[in-house]
Amino acid sequence: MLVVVEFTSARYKLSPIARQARSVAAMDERARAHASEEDEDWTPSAGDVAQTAASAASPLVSDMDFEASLAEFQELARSAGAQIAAVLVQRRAKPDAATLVGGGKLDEIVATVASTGASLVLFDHDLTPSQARNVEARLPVTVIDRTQLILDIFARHARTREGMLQVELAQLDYSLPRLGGKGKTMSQTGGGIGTRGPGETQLEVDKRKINVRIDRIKQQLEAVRRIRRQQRGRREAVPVPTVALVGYTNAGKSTLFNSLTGAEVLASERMFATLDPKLRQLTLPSRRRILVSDTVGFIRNLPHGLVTSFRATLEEVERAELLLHVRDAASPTLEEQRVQVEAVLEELGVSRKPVLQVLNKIDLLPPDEIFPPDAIPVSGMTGQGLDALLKAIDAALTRDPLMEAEFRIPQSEGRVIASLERGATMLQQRYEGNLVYLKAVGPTSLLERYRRYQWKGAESAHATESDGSAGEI
Ligand SMILES: Nc1nc2c(ncn2[C@@H]2O[C@H](COP(=O)(O)OP(=O)(O)OP(=O)(O)O)[C@@H](O)[C@H]2O)c(=O)[nH]1
Ligand SMILES: [Mg+2]
Repeated sequence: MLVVVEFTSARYKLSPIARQARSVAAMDERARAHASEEDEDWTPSAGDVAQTAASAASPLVSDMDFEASLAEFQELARSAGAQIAAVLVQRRAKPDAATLVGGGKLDEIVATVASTGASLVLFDHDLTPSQARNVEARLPVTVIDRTQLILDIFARHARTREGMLQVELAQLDYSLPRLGGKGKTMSQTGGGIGTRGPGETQLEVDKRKINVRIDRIKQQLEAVRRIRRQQRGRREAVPVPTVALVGYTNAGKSTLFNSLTGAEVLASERMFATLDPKLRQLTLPSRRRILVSDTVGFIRNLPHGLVTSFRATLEEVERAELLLHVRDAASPTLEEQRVQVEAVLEELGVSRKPVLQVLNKIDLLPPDEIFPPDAIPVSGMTGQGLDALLKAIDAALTRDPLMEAEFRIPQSEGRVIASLERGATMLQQRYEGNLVYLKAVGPTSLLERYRRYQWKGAESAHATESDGSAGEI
């Protein structure tokens, strides 16, 4: 499938690193001349704007409904600020080894770029380094594949230092084997066997520079992570369970996070709005406190390197006691998205964690819609269903499950009473002489701490109430 995307330069700029990688990777003599004429770093200029995208119908895409897949890719392109000038589609049993799309289709791309004045060609598929070189050789404009587009979106959305370093690392990793296509051509013009052409020399210099940069980034990342581990160590001294929101990009995780925690995290119709983990404290109906974390969204064919480089960001997911899989109930690709998210969770090694299925955006559905019994329907936008969601979180936290207990505590033990009032929900509370009678629901760890004041377990609560023996100890 192929999309020709037109960009207005005012809104679309490749991130600096993508530009740098490109200017190193893809410049032959012609391109260098072209670039220096107009704009040093190949940023599309006003009249000279566009981009294209393509993908052969390979097994990678065939498992998603074709229309939905195409629509999603266009959404991604728009998230990067692109305007789509044309969409070209190719279906093939097998990708062409040299150019991904067939020769006829490539001619068509060349003609479309010429007729639309597009300045970029975007492929909804990854190009091997040699495919990228071959396709670029035929086109006067920049060619970007699916991974590069996603990396570019990531680059513009990263906010923390760690996020930025991670994206840059992923971009450099991806661009390294893609360097030097044109350099190879140049070295051939440079002469016979054993001679080193000017292009190749430049290429070696470029590769060395990038390798040096990669090492620097890795060191910096390590330093950032060390600090974060220390902070976490401090946090874990007081064990508060973490609940992580996971899900497909645009499912509404940040919106839900905001309405659950009263935070102001950026929620946006742009894909991959959230890249850096956000943590907020939340008190559940049981008074139990938890940390909720909002995370980066997943997407079909998330570039493999990205998953690994975002491992650290996704550490919150790994550490979480419970996952909330937030799903866009109004999406036509609801089921496909679930499969993709579960695949990423598998890759992160967290597929065994307890998960609550949260069907979000129910405000967009008819009111009589029927949901599967294990799903929790909510709307992060309107707040519908949030109470039920909080209760479900309470019930699902198994490390320190909720229990019910009755207490008789001397009034002089004000500290114990206060601690129970803070950490548990009071069902009943009354004075009995110099004792305080409490019936409470709360985390086992808290209620068991005051076991010596417990009177009878929750199981017998009904029996004791009906046989009127509440006054006995
Ligand atoms: N109608 C409706 N729209 C919602 C709801 N929740 C989120 N949205 C919209 O869906 C879009 C995506 O919301 P986000 O909260 O940014 O989604 P996200 O899952 O955090 O996305 P990424 O961070 O990009 O992975 C925004 O335009 C929201 O306004 C909802 O309950 N109902
Ligand atoms: Mg988000």
